[in-house]
Amino acid sequence: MSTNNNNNNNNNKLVYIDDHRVRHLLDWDKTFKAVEKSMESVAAGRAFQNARAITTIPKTHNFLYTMPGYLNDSKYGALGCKLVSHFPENPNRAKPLPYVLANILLLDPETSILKAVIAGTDITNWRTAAASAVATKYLHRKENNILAIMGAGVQGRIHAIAFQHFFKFKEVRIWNRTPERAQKLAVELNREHNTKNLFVAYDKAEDCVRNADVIVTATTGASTLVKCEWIKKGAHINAVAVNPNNRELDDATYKASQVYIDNWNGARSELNGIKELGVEFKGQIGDLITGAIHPPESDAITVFQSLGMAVEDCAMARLIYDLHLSSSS
Ligand SMILES: NC(=O)C1=CN([C@@H]2O[C@H](COP(=O)(O)OP(=O)(O)OC[C@H]3O[C@@H](n4cnc5c(N)ncnc54)[C@H](O)[C@@H]3O)[C@@H](O)[C@H]2O)C=CC1
Ligand SMILES: O=C(O)C1=NCCCC1
Repeated sequence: MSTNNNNNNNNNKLVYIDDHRVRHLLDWDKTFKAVEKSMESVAAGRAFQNARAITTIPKTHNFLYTMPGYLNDSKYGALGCKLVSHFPENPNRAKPLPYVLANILLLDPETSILKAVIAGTDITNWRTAAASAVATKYLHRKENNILAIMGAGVQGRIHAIAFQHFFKFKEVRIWNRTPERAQKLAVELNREHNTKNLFVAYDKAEDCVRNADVIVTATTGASTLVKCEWIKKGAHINAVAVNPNNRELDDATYKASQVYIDNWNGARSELNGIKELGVEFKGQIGDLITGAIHPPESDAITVFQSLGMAVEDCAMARLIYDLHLSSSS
């Protein structure tokens, strides 16, 4: 990139950074900072993105999201576009593929020349969990004893890992519609973390949610998973699923909570179902970071309704591109 980039890469050389290389370069603390900066930039007027375009493929009803954005920042600044698909049948194929697959195009912000094509699936997973962690940092400034994760898929797994890295919960509960899958994930995570009972599978959604300090909902279904009467006073919920028919939280939860978003353009386009309940969004997470809005009262139930932002992907693409060049030259 010509903007504040000290590497000596040939300016016109197109780089491809594959999944394997991206995975090698990803780092939780760097991801957190890139996502926090992009959220702050949205609130400060240094990030530019429209609501994403959603192309529906007839018959299958699969989606392709097109997510262009521009972030004006000395360290994370980038012009880019993510192409990300939503193919619900992918995990059920004979040779399973992820439900969400992504690639990111990174352009030179001064000339628009294509600089890199970057495998974006892991970036999407990591930055989504990091966005929930940033929201939790600003909305839940209290004890983090119990984390409840609803959904043992890709997002459930990566949230469990990220939240343990950042917050060190005493118990991480996992619920899944098929209990065996929650059980399997808990066993794997305990093995990976060298722990015995830190990650615990729960068969009943209610038992998983009751008394939890922080809750993450990350399924692909359209059924209500969390009821308001189960939620502890002062708890924080990261609602990660993006699905127009999504009802992971019941209506009473939205009505009883202070609900925050990542960006207004996306919310106006994709969150009308929540607005129709009469819920007014309190603001963007970036507004809490800049201090434009005040944090909620400590006994309020808070919801971060995550959509995912193009400028998070731009910041991450710039980070990975710079790390790639600096460690391969
Ligand atoms: N906010 C954001 O930035 C992003 C959001 N997402 C969203 O995260 C969600 C999860 O995605 P992945 O983990 O990649 O999918 P996945 O396919 O890996 O996992 C989905 C999970 O949902 C469960 N599930 C399916 N139908 C269900 C139902 N009716 N009731 C309860 N559970 C059900 C499955 O058992 C599975 O554990 C999706 O809605 C996706 O759109 C994904 C990427 C970014
Ligand atoms: O922000 C993203 O990336 C995604 N959001 C919704 C679902 C697919 C990926």
